[in-house]
Amino acid sequence: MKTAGPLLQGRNLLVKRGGIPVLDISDFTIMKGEVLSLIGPNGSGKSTLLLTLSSLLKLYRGKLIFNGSEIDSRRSELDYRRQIAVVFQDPLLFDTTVLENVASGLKIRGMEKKDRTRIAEECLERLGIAHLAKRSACKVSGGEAQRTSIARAFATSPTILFLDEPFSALDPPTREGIISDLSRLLRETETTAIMATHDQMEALRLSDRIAVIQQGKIAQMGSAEEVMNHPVNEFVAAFVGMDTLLTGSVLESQNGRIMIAVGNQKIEAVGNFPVGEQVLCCIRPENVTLSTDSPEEQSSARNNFSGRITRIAPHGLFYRVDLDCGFDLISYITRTSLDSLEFQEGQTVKASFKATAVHVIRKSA
Ligand SMILES: Nc1ncnc2c1ncn2[C@@H]1O[C@H](COP(=O)(O)OP(=O)(O)OP(=O)(O)O)[C@@H](O)[C@H]1O
Repeated sequence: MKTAGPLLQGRNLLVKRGGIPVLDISDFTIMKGEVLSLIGPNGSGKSTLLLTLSSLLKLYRGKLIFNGSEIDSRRSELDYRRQIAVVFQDPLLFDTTVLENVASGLKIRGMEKKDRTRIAEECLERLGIAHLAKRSACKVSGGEAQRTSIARAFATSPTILFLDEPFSALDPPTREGIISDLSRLLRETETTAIMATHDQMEALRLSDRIAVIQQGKIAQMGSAEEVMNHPVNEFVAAFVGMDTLLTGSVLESQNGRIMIAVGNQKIEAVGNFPVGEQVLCCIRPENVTLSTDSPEEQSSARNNFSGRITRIAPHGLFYRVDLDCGFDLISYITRTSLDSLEFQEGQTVKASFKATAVHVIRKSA
């Protein structure tokens, strides 16, 4: 991530849609060269924030500061819009050739035909669609149309690229190819980008930082590692896949190690919380290991429990195994592991996880 200073800042932003406040953000900053993803549930305000930052939605209150200057007049807004590009889920292509679509932004900016054709051809090449240059944009596939849309955005060398759910309508292999090319292009051109997405994997692949949006506010903004492994509250923890969330009370606290009472069980974790503090233990399912063997003999993890399997269900490429260990614990295992361990619902197994795998949040947070 480049840290060449703030590029776009939002202060005290309030946006209403249909007369109702849907966005309320006191402070937002993206640095030059940074790639930021906005994630959050449906209706949380990701698109609204993206449209607001790209000045396509009016502010009810607050201000946007671009490169140190406030966008506070029609002139500064137009100047800002000339420096940004927006890619939507629906590519919205003109009924002309792919090449002319990619060159269209440069034409609007008054660039001569020879120059804009050269730049558009370069962009088509970089997006792997040079062979489509003369094809009608109405006769390309969804993936090719989105590549055209991204090439059109890059052709104008935007200072900030905004992407609103750019891959949602694409099948997984097509999406994978475009994400890979976009990621490379963003790094090569050092373009600052903000992307709204439903897909946390997309966010992890492309971003320097991730902002989690909750009911029109930024619940947390940080590196992928911070957000995924150190969520600030229960909402973020649940949203980023900390499937096990356990309320407990700190029993012992010494030298950065804590023992937490959860029901009749004790969980060891890392942290500095006073004895008696009510906390939430968050555990990612992929950090819970299951076995049929005695964990005392086999596992170096500090937390070892016997648990009865209450449910086994497919979960993407994995199987989700729900356990009753005196508290509810969730683990993901592969099909191969499930087959070789021959787990069945109702069976008692051993579950292990490290003290460092338990993220602890103050309950009131
Ligand atoms: N054109 C509109 N008129 C009125 N309200 C709107 C409009 N568009 C969105 N909203 C409301 O604004 C809030 C935020 O919506 P927004 O589309 O920004 O959320 P989102 O996180 O992008 O959702 P999704 O993931 O479903 O696209 C929601 O309450 C939504 O109902």
